Amino acid sequence: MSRKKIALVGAGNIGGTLALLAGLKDLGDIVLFDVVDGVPQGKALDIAQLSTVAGFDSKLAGSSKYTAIKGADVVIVTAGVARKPGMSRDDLLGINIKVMQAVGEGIKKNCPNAFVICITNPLDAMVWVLQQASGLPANKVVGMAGVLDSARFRLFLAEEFNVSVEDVSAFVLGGHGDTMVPMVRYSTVAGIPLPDLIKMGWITRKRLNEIVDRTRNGGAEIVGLLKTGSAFYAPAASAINMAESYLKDKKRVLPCAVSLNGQYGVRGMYVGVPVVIGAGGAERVVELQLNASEKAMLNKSVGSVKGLVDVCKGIMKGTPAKPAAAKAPAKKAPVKKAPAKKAAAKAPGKTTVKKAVAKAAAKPAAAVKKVAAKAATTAKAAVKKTVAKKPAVKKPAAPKAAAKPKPAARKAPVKKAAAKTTAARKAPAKKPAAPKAAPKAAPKTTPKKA
Ligand SMILES: NC(=O)C1=CN([C@@H]2O[C@H](COP(=O)(O)OP(=O)(O)OC[C@H]3O[C@@H](n4cnc5c(N)ncnc54)[C@H](O)[C@@H]3O)[C@@H](O)[C@H]2O)C=CC1
Ligand SMILES: O=C([O-])CC(=O)C(=O)O
Repeated sequence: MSRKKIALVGAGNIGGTLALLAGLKDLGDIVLFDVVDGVPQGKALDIAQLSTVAGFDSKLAGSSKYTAIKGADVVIVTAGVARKPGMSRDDLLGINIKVMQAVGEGIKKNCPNAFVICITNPLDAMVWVLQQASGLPANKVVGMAGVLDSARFRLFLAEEFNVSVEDVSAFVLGGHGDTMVPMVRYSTVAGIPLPDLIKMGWITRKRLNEIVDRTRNGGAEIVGLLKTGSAFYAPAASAINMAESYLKDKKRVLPCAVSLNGQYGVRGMYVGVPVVIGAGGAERVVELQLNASEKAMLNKSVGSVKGLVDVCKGIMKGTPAKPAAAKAPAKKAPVKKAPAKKAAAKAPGKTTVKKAVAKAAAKPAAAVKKVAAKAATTAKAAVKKTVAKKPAVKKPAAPKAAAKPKPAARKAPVKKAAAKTTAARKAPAKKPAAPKAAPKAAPKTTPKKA
């Protein structure tokens, strides 16, 4: 029996962690793909060297050519950009939609039988674009968010009750944004539902509401702390759970973004719901009986996802849509003090794409409407030329220091390619090349608490 092949599209923070976890679990052979040449190769080599210490036999490879993902059984997509303080996930749409279209094409050509897990944000809209662009059956393309959001909810509850995380189970439904719906009635400690625990005096309703809010803002809380990007360990572990359930046909019931076909009153859109993940992909949606308030919360969340999907449809048709969700601005990750802004403006990885992303945030992108406007100009003006086409990311220009190595460096048996890798890490352009019309300033947003 041949080993399974796992392709990781995007070799950034989550991509690298995915490779490590997939290796440690010996899920199969792993290929990292990224448009920044050198990074996937470097991470693959590093983890391959770790395999001898950790004791696993996965083969690792890195590439910036799509042919490397040929025949993959599972593809996990993290390609694109992540948010920084002052941005909402929705601000990423204009850049990441182009990335999803390019990645979808790559998957269609090279591994049309794969099970695809999308992680790129804004998740529910991006997984929809990826499915459309790849042309894969909807049951073979899913989004990761619910496992992560539920994991956060479980952790906060376990800490509150001072019990093992193993004995806390929790579900979060809906889109991966601030309107997500942590399902209090279906969340339990050792099988005891949270409403019963309120009656038993373990927790007050007020305190539980605070935990629900913290869960909804779980991503923003980490962005506010990291300042340079978003969470990556827990997101990677969550996607690995999904991949493992598919590869081993475990049939785990996991909250994932799946394409609904009438369930929960939704059709043709990706929304987070519990689903059985097995060898058939997303095999069966679990349709919970919701009460009136849960239904209202889910409908609100579905409305926000629909607004973003409409924006995507407009961009894909070349006619940016008037989004339905314009009145529900997505919350932004908190900006703490000035240094956060400076970091965004001066970060060594600052590239034209980052400028484009910053531009999205610089405008008061409080409403999806503005995301649409920005996305349309960005997409047409430049990203189309760069991200969507073959060198979706320009190879980073080697800084002078790398071009003229110091004598000590010259002595080292460093191959050209290795020098490139080093350059790639140091170069100011790690991300896809992007529009010249970049913003002058870092995001002008009102600081908000997570
Ligand atoms: N769904 C969820 O629950 C979560 C989603 N995310 C999202 O995941 C995405 C990735 O996050 P990180 O790994 O932290 O970001 P990162 O910036 O560390 O890595 C992204 C990688 O994508 C690469 N890339 C850009 N354009 C590409 C293209 N056209 N083809 C292939 N690779 C390309 C970049 O070179 C970079 O290495 C972000 O959009 C982030 O918002 C992050 C956490 C949780
Ligand atoms: O918050 C972000 O930008 C990343 C993300 O989706 C999460 O950690 O939940």
